[in-house]
Amino acid sequence: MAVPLTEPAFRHSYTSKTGVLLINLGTPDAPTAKALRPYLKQFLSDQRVIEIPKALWWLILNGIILNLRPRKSAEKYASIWSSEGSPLLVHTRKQSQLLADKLAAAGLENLVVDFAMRYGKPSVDSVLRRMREQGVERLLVVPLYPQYAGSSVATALDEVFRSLLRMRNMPEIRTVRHFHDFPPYIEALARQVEAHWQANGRGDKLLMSFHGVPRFTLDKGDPYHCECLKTGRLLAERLQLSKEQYVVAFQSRFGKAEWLKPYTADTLTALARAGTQKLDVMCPGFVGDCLETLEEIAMEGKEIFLTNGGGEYRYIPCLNEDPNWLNALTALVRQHLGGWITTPDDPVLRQQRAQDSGAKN
Ligand SMILES: C=CC1=C(C)c2cc3[nH]c(cc4nc(cc5[nH]c(cc1n2)c(C)c5CCC(=O)O)C(CCC(=O)O)=C4C)c(C)c3C=C
Ligand SMILES: [Fe+2]
Ligand SMILES: [Fe+2]
Repeated sequence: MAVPLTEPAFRHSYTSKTGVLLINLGTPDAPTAKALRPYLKQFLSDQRVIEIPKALWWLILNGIILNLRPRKSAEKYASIWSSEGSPLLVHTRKQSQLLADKLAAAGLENLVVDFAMRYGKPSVDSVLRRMREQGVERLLVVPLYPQYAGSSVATALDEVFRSLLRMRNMPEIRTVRHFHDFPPYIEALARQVEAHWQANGRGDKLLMSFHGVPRFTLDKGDPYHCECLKTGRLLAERLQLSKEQYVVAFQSRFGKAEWLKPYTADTLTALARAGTQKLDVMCPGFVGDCLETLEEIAMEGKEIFLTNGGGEYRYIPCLNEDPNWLNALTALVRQHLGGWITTPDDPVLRQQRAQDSGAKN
């Protein structure tokens, strides 16, 4: 099928600009069933997320899920919504602004930094078009997920490519695939844990809870499980934790199929029953707090742990606007921009200027 080309609103500029586009998952517009319905419909109609035959899933989604889940999920969102809005949107917006400030402070010129959401608003297509209007000719896309999964990173990139598919005059493009073992990211996580220990004392154990995915995706070759385990191992090594002092588990199971194990809820129950007195809990796979960390882990997880006889439950917030994380994100972006963008004191430019002035003399 031919894809109709829509004319790009591209303003030619003699100083070509480079864009950095952060992409996160997205969130409903409001914590209401009415706002949850279109958000969940878009999210759960994504075949990278739900990999069962389309016709069967259409019946289940429209017949059951979209009738029941919006109300239940809206209640959960209402419990974490802030005066500024949904935490996921609030943190992503702030991260984007802080990254722009840091890149500008580092002297990188002609850069446009923006963010978009895979589901909901602002859409990837609308932000990409705006960036083209601003004269962006080269684009670096950074999905805000440290670990690669088909259902997170790949679908975010699909959405970028879908938008480019309809542009007559498309930008040059680079993508970040993952940063699960990027040393500055591991360092930022470690310092977040150390700051928590400094303020509250060390726990008996550190639980690292990652978002789950269906088990069959691992069997089919999705590297997500391995990348989560690697992040966990690198963080534990940096914190000098023995295998007995930390545990990796997977949360947010959706549907009846088997997901990655161990499940966070089962792990919390087992740790509580085993008499764990002080449990530290973090979610290294989310760079900003959101429904899955604030409601499912900080609230529901705590209840599971306490009702099964556990002692103190200490949730460690995500990286959010932490300066070490912003340094890591800036370093990640700079590494991927390599060669695309220069500062006035770039050695190659300096040499060029020297040659030019030599030629004039
Ligand atoms: C960290 C990466 C994520 C992966 C991988 C992921 C896979 C995945 N998710 C669902 C279903 C739902 N996830 C929901 C919320 C949600 N998921 C992530 C991240 C990943 N999901 C985030 C950051 C959030 C929070 C969004 C927010 O607004 O704060 C939801 C919506 C809420 C609900 O109704 O429970 C669903 C549904 C599947 C099926 C899946 C992999 C197959
Ligand atoms: Fe999810
Ligand atoms: Fe959840």
